[in-house]
Amino acid sequence: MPTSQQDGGGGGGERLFHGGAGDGDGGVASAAVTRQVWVPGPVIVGAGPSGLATAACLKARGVPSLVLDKDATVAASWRERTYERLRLHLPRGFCELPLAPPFPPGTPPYPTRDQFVAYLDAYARAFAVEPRLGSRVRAAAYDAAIGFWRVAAVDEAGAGGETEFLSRWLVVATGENAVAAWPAEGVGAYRGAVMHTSSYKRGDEFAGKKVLVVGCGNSGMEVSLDLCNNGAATSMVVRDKIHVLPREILGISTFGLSVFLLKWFPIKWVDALLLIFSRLILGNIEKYGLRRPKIGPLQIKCSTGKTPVLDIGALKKIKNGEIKVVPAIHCFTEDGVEFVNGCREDFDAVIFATGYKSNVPSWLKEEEFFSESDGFPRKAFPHSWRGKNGLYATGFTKRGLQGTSYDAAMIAADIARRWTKSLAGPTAADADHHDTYMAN
Ligand SMILES: Cc1cc2nc3c(=O)[nH]c(=O)nc-3n(C[C@H](O)[C@H](O)[C@H](O)COP(=O)(O)OP(=O)(O)OC[C@H]3O[C@@H](n4cnc5c(N)ncnc54)[C@H](O)[C@@H]3O)c2cc1C
Ligand SMILES: NC(=O)C1=CN([C@@H]2O[C@H](COP(=O)(O)OP(=O)(O)OC[C@H]3O[C@@H](n4cnc5c(N)ncnc54)[C@H](OP(=O)(O)O)[C@@H]3O)[C@@H](O)[C@H]2O)C=CC1
Ligand SMILES: O=C(O)C(=O)Cc1c[nH]c2ccccc12
Repeated sequence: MPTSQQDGGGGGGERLFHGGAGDGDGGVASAAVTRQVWVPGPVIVGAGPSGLATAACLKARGVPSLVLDKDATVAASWRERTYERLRLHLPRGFCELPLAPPFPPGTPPYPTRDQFVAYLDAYARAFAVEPRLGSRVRAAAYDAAIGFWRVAAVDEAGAGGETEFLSRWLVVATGENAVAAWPAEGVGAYRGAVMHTSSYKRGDEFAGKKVLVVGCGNSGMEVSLDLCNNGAATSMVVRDKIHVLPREILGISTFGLSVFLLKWFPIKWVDALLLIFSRLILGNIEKYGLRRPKIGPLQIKCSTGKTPVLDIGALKKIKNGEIKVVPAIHCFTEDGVEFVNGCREDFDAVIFATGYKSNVPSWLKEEEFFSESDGFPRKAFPHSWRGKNGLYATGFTKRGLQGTSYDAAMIAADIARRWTKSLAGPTAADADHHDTYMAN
């Protein structure tokens, strides 16, 4: 598949490094390897907002890159794994990617999924980022003997052959939401329909059905609302304490207001203010089974990454009883569930809104920078973007698209410095300096 990187003399030129499978210490090649390709610039794994933003920032600094994605389009998480009526829940200004013009005139304050996808398509076009699509990275490891990352990608679009890319830099951009998280217990003998919110598209197929939504983060709340608007009898499992905030306070986005206030006041004060406003706007939500944590919403977001619910209408349905709040599930029965309070209820379908996981441990053979337990960088924002030996991570800050923009800018600046040096030709002194620099 021709790419602009090849055309432009950048990453991914189909230049055979040498024949046969890699055999270095850090080798990731399998018997199925058909060829090896040397990539002059970084290899970026993932063509979502994080991968695209990093490729664009690199390009702006004159560094070519090769973006790989397992799916057939850019921004596949948004295109394929979100529901139709989804809108960004942060105002558009907080969801723009670096170096790009704002959303086109006429875009609403909270763009729809399709508008965001169109924005990402236009962004990729504007920076001529043409990822190699249908390329699933199966394994990647640093080969210390040659100082290169070996990245083995399965060609899912073609006959299933494998290419091993060799690059000095590896940027992990596979995201915080790479795979659906399901409860380990499973659904036992339950015979009804089961899905995860990442496969949920629209509510009309559930009209007239009894549906149980498991989980009450932003996905659980929004899918419950959508189901309800489509005539499904909806129950939502709330097993723990949660913060629900109005999406807007006095016509200003709650997120924007928080960002502004945090410039002036400590986070505890801002949280206290948000909770006062939430109480005035939403009332006492504890009455409806939504108990608030003792710690404030922004403090929780900062320390754990758990996003407060930004309410777009589910709370009204909870208050009027159209969405029923139910406790944690004790076990599944053939036709429904038994809750921890001993009550049993039948459901036609169960939708798990139980969140997502990183998939990094399944393919990256590295455990110093990335934790093998959760697949996130061990260091938190603002230090989560750079590891050792030319390894980088973008989009793992738990700070949404703003975190992505920060990472992209930092990574591009760092690689551009090394790129300029590498054009001058590596020397032993450079290698020493490289190690020292990385250790800082
Ligand atoms: C429903 C939803 C709504 C959100 N709304 C907002 C919002 O309003 N504002 C905000 O700031 N943030 C929001 N976020 C958070 C975050 O901004 C998005 O999840 C965003 O898509 C993250 O971008 P990303 O590029 O890091 O990850 P993704 O968009 O998930 O992109 C990762 C890419 O990596 C590819 N990939 C994964 N594994 C491999 C592999 N092994 N080989 C090759 N390719 C691979 C995937 O196919 C995918 O294309 C939302 C998240 C979700 C789930
Ligand atoms: N419009 C938008 O922009 C939207 C944005 N998003 C974003 O996408 C990201 C992912 O959100 P989401 O998919 O909601 O995932 P989250 O991880 O935020 O929420 C998962 C929820 O599932 C609950 N849960 C997990 N396991 C179980 C279980 N076994 N039984 C009962 N409950 C369970 C969790 O409860 P507990 O706390 O007890 O573990 C939590 O409430 C977030 O950043 C979110 O803000 C999502 C939807 C829409
Ligand atoms: O959509 C998300 O989950 C985000 O991560 C966006 C986001 C970053 N910081 C926040 C604080 C409160 C609510 C949402 C976010």
